[in-house]
Amino acid sequence: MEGGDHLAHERKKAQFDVEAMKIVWAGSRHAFEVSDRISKLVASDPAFRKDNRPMLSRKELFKNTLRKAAYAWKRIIELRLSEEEASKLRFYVDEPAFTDLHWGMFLPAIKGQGTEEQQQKWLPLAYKMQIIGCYAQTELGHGSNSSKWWPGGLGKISTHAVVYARLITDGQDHGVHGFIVQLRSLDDHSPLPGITVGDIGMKFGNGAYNTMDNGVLRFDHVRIPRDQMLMKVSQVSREGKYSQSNVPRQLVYGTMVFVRQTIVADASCALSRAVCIATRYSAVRRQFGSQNGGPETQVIDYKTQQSRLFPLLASAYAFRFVGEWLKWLYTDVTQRLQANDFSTLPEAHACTAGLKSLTTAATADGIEECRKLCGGHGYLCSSGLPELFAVYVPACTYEGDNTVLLLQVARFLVKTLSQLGSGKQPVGTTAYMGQVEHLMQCHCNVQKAEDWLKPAVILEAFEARSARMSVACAKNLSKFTNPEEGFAELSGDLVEAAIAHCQLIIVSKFIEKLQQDIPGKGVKQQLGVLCNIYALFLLHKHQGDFLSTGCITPKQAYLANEQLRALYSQARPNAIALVDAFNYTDHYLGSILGCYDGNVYPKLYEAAWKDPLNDSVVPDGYREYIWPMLKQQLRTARL
Ligand SMILES: CCCCCCCCCCCCCCCCCCCCCCCCCC(=O)SCCNC(=O)CCNC(=O)[C@H](O)C(C)(C)COP(=O)(O)OP(=O)(O)OC[C@H]1O[C@@H](n2cnc3c(N)ncnc32)[C@H](O)[C@@H]1OP(=O)(O)O
Ligand SMILES: Cc1cc2nc3c(=O)[nH]c(=O)nc-3n(C[C@H](O)[C@H](O)[C@H](O)COP(=O)(O)OP(=O)(O)OC[C@H]3O[C@@H](n4cnc5c(N)ncnc54)[C@H](O)[C@@H]3O)c2cc1C
Repeated sequence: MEGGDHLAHERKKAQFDVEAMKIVWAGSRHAFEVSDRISKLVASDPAFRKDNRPMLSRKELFKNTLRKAAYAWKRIIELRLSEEEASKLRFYVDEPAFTDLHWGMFLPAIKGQGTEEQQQKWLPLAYKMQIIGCYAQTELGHGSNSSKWWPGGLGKISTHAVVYARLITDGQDHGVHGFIVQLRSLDDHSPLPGITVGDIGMKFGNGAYNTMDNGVLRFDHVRIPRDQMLMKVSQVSREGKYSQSNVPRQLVYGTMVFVRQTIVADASCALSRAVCIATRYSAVRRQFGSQNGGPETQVIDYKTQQSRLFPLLASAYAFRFVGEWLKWLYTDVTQRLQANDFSTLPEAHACTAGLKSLTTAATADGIEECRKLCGGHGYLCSSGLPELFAVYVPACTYEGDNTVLLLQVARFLVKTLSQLGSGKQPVGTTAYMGQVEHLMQCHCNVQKAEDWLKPAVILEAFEARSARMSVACAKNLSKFTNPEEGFAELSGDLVEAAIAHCQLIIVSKFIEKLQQDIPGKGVKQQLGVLCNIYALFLLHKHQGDFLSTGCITPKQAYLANEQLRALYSQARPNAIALVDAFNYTDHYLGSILGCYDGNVYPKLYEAAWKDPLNDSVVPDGYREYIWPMLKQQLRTARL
């Protein structure tokens, strides 16, 4: 069966308008059109080829990335792309590069922490890429006095960095501040005097994140002009006097709030990509289960396959919508900060940190699950999944280790609870804590499986679980005379409470999305199915929490699982259309298993022959090593 659309019969089963769903996924018709146009532009340009990445040596790979970055920049200028279009171009080129840190962290750090004057001086240079910057925060060892280690773009390319270091004036330590430091000559790219800089070495996986020059940096008596300290939050005068503006010190960490928000949006992209591959392949693949000599069963029809795949499909949509909301929250907090209203910064920090942690962890695990869902072929580089996994997993570590971030959320929750006593009403994502008395004693009234489809029932169960877990932590903490000792001792429980709170946010934002007007035949209904799958899957997975806190009974847990199975059956006919709605090109997916037409086997066969090992029938090394061995054995056998 060659050519044609091998998934056409699956596409016909869809019970909703796929084109309308594409717009919901993209966020708006405009966003869809931009994304669609740019994805095709990238896919049709051979300069953006990426299928050879796993085969290249580090040096070839890196040079190739530099070529692509320069070419991409040239196209951006030639085509006069807007910032939105350029971001989409970067997204579809699908290759981590120094440009990410330049645009994603160096520029935002100057915008967020630089004075007007500093912004006027540095931003135009950075926008035109006349300087290239990175973000140097992490150290090789602990403290802020050894060597910088890890910053992307630092190793080989950046001319400048925003370096985070302790500010000491008159012997007094004022804590960590950001400084713009020139690292390399703008003429011959050599490091400036006193600066040692280089790449930290090969990272996990072939291709993958090795396109990035993560670097090491040491300073030896390097002087920088005073006005290169980022001075929005605090200043040093010509006379060396330190002063602080009337803004919270935490603004120094503002770049992280911005980037974590983008990482949540990226999680939905990486997960949806893996899910698209696994779903299409699961519909193509037939294995066992033939009845009366008919065709074997498509593996997507096995309930076990569905119970592993569909929660990931639902998670991809859930992360998409929570990412959209987080972008709104970030825009809101930025506007408030500009008007000197800092009241929502702690919540924005807790939400970005917690959701970054949850979505990246689930996405990393989800990509690996998708590899397993594709059986043996998932392990081939041509499935696209090994490289996707290798490039994605550091998201659990960078921009803050996921556990460390959950501890930040836990601190925020404990603080919110402790302020209830003083009459301060929690708002935003912690508003439910205002009903803590009700949530501590409410009973779930689910009596039959379908009762679990009611949004109010789901929300109350998640709110009660989260509130009860946080309150239990707060009670246990109060038994310690030293709060920090208590926090350290109970950190495992605190992390679980933070997870419960963040899961509630994701579920509630999905439910809120469904309350909006969503056009398109059957679109809202399908999203409703996915929302319920997401919530009930979490409830099933964490039923220990729900049962031990007394939020639901064992019978209700059983009914939730029964409802979940029914939802999988509802999702099944729509599965292919739901991944088509991501509108990914075959170039972006980079996967034979996930190709749009489902013509997997001939393509796998063809790709195998393109492997360099198959360039010759007899491989290099055979004559040198194997042939003499065989000869030796023959001689021995004859003896
Ligand atoms: C080839 C193609 C080319 C195409 C070309 C196209 C060209 C054109 C294309 C154009 C397109 C552009 C594309 C762009 C792509 C972008 C992609 C981006 C990629 C990014 C990749 C990411 C890379 C990764 C980068 C990194 O990895 S960068 C390093 C990040 N490092 C961390 O993340 C450390 C974690 N640790 C903490 O975050 C700790 O928090 C710590 C802050 C240390 C403090 O720690 P400590 O001093 O101990 O203080 P605490 O006690 O913790 O906090 C004390 C008090 O402050 C509070 N508070 C702590 N935080 C914060 C905070 N944020 N905000 C607010 N408050 C905070 C806390 O609530 C507490 O409040 P209170 O309770 O007092 O009220
Ligand atoms: C691919 C990649 C790109 C990166 N890019 C950049 C960049 O551009 N710029 C930059 O500055 N940095 C960058 N980083 C560094 C990154 O931000 C750090 O690795 C990350 O913040 C984690 O810090 P760490 O490595 O010091 O881990 P550690 O803090 O040493 O964590 C090690 C372990 O200790 C645990 N742990 C640590 N502290 C606590 C605590 N308080 N309580 C409980 N457990 C704890 C963690 O959970 C973890 O299990 C990058 C890292 C990677 C992998």
